[in-house]
Formats: sequence, C-alpha cells, structure tokens
Amino acid sequence: STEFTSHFEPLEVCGSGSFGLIRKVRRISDGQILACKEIDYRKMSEKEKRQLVAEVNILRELKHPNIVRYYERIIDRKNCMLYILMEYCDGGDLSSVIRKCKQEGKYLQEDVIWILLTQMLMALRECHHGKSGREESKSSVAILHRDLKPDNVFLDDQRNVKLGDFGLSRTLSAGADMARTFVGTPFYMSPELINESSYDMKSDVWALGCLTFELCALEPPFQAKTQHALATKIKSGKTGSFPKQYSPQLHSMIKAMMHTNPSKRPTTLDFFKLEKIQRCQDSIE
Ligand SMILES: CNC(=O)c1c(C)[nH]c(/C=C2\C(=O)Nc3ccc(Cl)cc32)c1C
Repeated sequence: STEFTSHFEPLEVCGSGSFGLIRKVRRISDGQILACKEIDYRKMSEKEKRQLVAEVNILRELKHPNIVRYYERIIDRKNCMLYILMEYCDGGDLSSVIRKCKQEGKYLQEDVIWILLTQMLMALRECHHGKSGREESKSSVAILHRDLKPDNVFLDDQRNVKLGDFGLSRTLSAGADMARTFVGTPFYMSPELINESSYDMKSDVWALGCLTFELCALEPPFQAKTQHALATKIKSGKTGSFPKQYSPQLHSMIKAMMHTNPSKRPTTLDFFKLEKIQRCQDSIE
C-alpha cells in the first residue's frame, strides 16, 4: 500500500475540481472525514505542474472560515499521483443547490441569499485584502480567485459558504502588471476581460455579482447560443429578467457588482461599509 492508503481510507468520489477528482476520505489516525483532490500528474506539462504547485501554495496560505481549509499534500511519485487533503463540505456546491431549487420550482429565500453573499464577500475580502489570518507580507499580495462560479462554492453541514478550487488563482504582487490571461467561465466573464484588458480584483467582483444574480433568478445573468453572442450581451450589461420577489436593495447590490465599467464597481472592502452587510456579518460571526 502507498503512503496515502496507509493513512487514509478512500470513500466515495464526491465531485471533480480543477486538475482532478474530489474524493471523500477518512483519516485512519483519528477517523476525521476530509476531502481529497486526487491528481494524476503523469500527463501534465511543466507549465501545468508549476500552476498546480502555485495553487497548493496559495491554498496553504489562506486560512479563513469561508475558504476551504487545506490540510496537507501527499506525493506518490511511483504512481505520479498528488493528493491534496482539504476540508470536507457536506453540503456540496452551489450549482447543486440551484439545480435542486429549479427542479422543485422554488426560489431561495432572500435572507439566505444575503447570508451566502456576505460569506462570499468575506472570503473574497480575505483573498483580495488579507484582512485576517494571513500575515501582511511587505508587498501586499492580492490573491485573485479568477474562477468564481456556483461549482466552486461549497457549503459545510451548517450551510456556511466555503470558497474552493483556486485552480486558476494568481497572486498579484503590488505594482506588478495585472495578470493577463483569458480564463474564467464564459458565463461569468467580465466585460474588461472580453475587451482584452487584464483580470484584476474587480473581475472577481463582477463574477460574484453574476453568481448572486444566479442564486436569485436560478439562471445565469447572460445566456446566448454562441460565445460571440454571449460576449455581446455581457458588454451591453443587459441581464435577463430579475425575479420581482427580491428587494430593490438586493437588486441594486447585484447591479453595483455588475457595473460594466470596473472602476465603477465597488471593491469587496466598500461592501462592508454598507449597514446591511455589516448586520449580516454580525449575525454570522
Ligand atoms: C455531489 N457532490 C457533493 O455533494 C459534494 C460534497 C459532499 N463535497 C463536494 C466537494 C468538496 C468538499 O467536500 N470539499 C472540497 C474541497 C475543495 C474542493 Cl475543490 C471541493 C470540495 C461535493 C462536490
């Protein structure tokens, strides 16, 4: 048996993340249930391996109640396998929550959406501004998630948000030129990315706006048959219809996050100046 199977009992596969499968495992020493991302790096290019190492180093640094916790990694060189041991999120991901609501023909309650949004803002604030937990290194290093979508946001057994899968994150050291890349789920790609400018923290805010819109409407804000048509809709900023039963306050929050001009979009810190978000944060902590 390998070092992995001598310390962990593999249970069922529960999902697929960037680079590999996610399996529920039990730690033999104390019976603790964890999630293990299994990565077969045999076929990986040098670039992908570097990206993988970068992801693990980012995860190790992020310690926050709303970001999936990284515990350890085991490398099985004989079988070219990397195992990343992380926090188990019993509630699965938000895309399954949205799918279940659609099947049952039920919308999420507004107060649930405010709590999910506030927790996602707390997780993003930690990534972008490192408020708590992460030692302030000299050059302030912002971490961009760059792939915020319902499949990458998980829930624990108390339905607390756990931001996961930093498979495409980048650290952005202050002063360095913004990360120039074209990644991100087409649905949530921001106008500035389509206009070939660079990805920065405001693009994560745009994606959070799209995600919150989808939690309300149970549909992504922009839908089209082709990527080109989708890009046109995104640049126009004209979303699909927003369900009437939600408050104008929630709708204007979503519109602010989805301002087509990134400089007009608030930062995650700006949102914590709002009394509504502060009250939600107090009810969570
Ligand atoms: C149907 N699958 C699930 O309900 C599910 C469950 C119970 N857990 C997960 C996923 C994760 C999980 O439980 N912990 C994780 C840590 C990192 C990443 Cl990228 C994913 C996970 C999933 C997708």
